[in-house]
Amino acid sequence: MIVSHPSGNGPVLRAQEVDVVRDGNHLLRQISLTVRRGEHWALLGANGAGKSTLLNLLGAVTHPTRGVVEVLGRRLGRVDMRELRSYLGHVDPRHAPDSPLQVREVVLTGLTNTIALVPRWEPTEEESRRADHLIELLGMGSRGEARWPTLSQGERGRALIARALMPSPRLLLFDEPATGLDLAAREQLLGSIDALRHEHPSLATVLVTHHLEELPASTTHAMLLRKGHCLASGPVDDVLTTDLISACFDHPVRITRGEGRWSAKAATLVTAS
Ligand SMILES: Nc1ncnc2c1ncn2[C@@H]1O[C@H](COP(=O)(O)OP(=O)(O)OP(=O)(O)O)[C@@H](O)[C@H]1O
Repeated sequence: MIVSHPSGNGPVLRAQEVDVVRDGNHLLRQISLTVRRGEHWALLGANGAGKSTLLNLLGAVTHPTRGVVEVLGRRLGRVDMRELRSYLGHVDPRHAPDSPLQVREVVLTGLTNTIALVPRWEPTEEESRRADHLIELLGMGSRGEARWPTLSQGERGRALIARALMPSPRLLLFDEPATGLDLAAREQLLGSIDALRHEHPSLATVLVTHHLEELPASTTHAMLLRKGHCLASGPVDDVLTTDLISACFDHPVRITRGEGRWSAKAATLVTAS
């Protein structure tokens, strides 16, 4: 399949002074963000802070009310959103095929951007080899023939990442990929995300989560959202600090980073005796 990918130069994503207003409510106010090749952003914030609203803009799902959003160099409002979406990978653990496909088949539907196999469509040999490679990369090598209903939630999440990678996107968006996973499944998933970032050094990613423990060690940048505003944005070690995270979640926490990963614990309150 030959596709004309949007321009490879310039930022992968650019949002400039973006507002989103729905039913008179400001869901996002004056948000600006630039994501470049090889950068891995975390979008963090409490429930209702506006993370999914922002991810939907970056994924060319919705338009801003005001401001400019450019995805892969193309400005929303001036391009076919459906076509633009076919150039990026959007991993949402709530997505599911509508029939009991095998893992390999689910991964191949990433090429047709459909929830089922397209009748009479056949992958080329190269596409089949790529699907097998991605299944292996995501640690699912022994599960290629397994059917969707028999997969654990963690396996489904990793199959969906392999699916999103099929068209070789330059941008991958993750919407709370570790939600509902047990400890082992979460660690496998985060390890897989680190591995794919290592194998594709020019890939850019944006990952939404509420939990610092769910951030891969390969995260390079972060944006903190609070009530639709950007509280902080930049290199990860400047943003994931005790003071900023406490302000973001309206709760005193202490942030530590060990072996590349982050954790947050309630800060001990010092009371006057
Ligand atoms: N179409 C809409 N009309 C009005 N309000 C909306 C609409 N969509 C979302 N909201 C509200 O906008 C706010 C931001 O929602 P959003 O889903 O972006 O937050 P979030 O940070 O992703 O939250 P969560 O972590 O709970 O998923 C919420 O208060 C939500 O109820």
